[in-house]
Amino acid sequence: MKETYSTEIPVIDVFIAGIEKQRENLDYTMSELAALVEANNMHAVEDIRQKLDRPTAALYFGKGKAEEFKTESEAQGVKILVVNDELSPTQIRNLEAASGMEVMDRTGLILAIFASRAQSREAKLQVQMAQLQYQLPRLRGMQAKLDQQSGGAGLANRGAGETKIELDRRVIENRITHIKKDLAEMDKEESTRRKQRDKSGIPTVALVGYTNSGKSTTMNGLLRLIGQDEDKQVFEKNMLFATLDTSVRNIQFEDKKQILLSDTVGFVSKLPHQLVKAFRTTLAEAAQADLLIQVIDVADKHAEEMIQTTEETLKAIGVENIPMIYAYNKADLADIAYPTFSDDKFTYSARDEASLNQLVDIIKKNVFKDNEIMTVLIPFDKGQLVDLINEKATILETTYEESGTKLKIDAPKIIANQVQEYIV
Ligand SMILES: Nc1nc2c(ncn2[C@@H]2O[C@H](COP(=O)(O)OP(=O)(O)OP(=O)(O)O)[C@@H](O)[C@H]2O)c(=O)[nH]1
Ligand SMILES: [Mg+2]
Repeated sequence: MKETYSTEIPVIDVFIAGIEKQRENLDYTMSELAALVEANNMHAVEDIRQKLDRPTAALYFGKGKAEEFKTESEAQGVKILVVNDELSPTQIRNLEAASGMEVMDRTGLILAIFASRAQSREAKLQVQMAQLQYQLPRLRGMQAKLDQQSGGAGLANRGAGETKIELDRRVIENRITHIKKDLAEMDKEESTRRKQRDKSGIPTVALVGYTNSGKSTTMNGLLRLIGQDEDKQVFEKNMLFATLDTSVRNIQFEDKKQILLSDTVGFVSKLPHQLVKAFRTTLAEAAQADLLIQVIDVADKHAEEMIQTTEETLKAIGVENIPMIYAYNKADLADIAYPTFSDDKFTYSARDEASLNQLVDIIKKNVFKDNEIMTVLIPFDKGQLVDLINEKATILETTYEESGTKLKIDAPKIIANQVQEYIV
């Protein structure tokens, strides 16, 4: 599925700002922030940074910096400040007062992008849940802002405001409970489907990696290669978080071997914990895989940091100890030779057929490496074994003999073990 619509929403100018903390690569996270801002139909006209050991409790930035925001905002007529971190409700409130700007933090921004991208019912509910959980501790701040806007009802109305906050809190909590129930329902259906897939014994391969690295394009390329219908294609587009749902597709190669290939949501650094939690089941798809293909945009100058971000995120969602291939994509944009493969590093372009053919080989060598080719003679009264072989192995030849069915098979180890005594 290629992009089917274009959005013509006016672009809003903003400032982006961050502090130089220890152990954080600020150049990388600020360039991410600039891209996130673009993804939300905004444009960063200025990138303002401050050296600080740690954020201040009151303002996040130092006092002088907040004044600088105010001066710059007035001079340039820019009204929104996007900060490279999740801020506390107090910090947001104080920073807004000190800078005279509307403050959006990194979490709020990522949530807004996810909300605008969500298409399926599940993704919509997951994003809503994350947004409500983000709002819950921030109700007081929002109320204060409303009071201000309505002409400073101020202290006199404090009591009414408090009651309103309590009411809102209850509404939000109720909504969260409802969404949780709906999502749990969907979870059950999904895990039933997953169990069925497990039972089928077909190996699963998951495409994982940084957002916009080319996971969906790789999936579509492989589907095209095996001649799958156009309607099996997934959505690919040059934008952050194009994919918010997990799609699983059955891929049957020419030799009849099959895999299940999944494409899922991409990562970015400091992915909000509310989102990680809400998208737990979507992300968990990778945890069940027999092989991970980490797709990397090799043409991006931050490729190394993106790999690190991906590994940290995988760890955070409990995906560990699964064999992984590092798939350096978009080599066509990076002026390096492709396709090439050595150790666990594959350099390729998802738009290149030779690359995709080689990727198929790599996948097959990995997931079917324990397979054995054998010829067995199954007695007629062991029909259930033939069924098992049919289901979980590839039959290369069939002949019927007097004493039973003779099969040449390409079988995974567990099946090979079960038919050991019938080898001829
Ligand atoms: N030139 C070039 N462009 C590519 C290649 N692979 C993907 N792209 C482009 O990169 C953009 C992002 O591709 P997607 O496949 O949507 O990326 P994704 O990893 O699925 O991204 P999310 O779903 O947002 O996480 C699209 O515009 C693709 O056409 C490639 O090998 N070469
Ligand atoms: Mg995608």
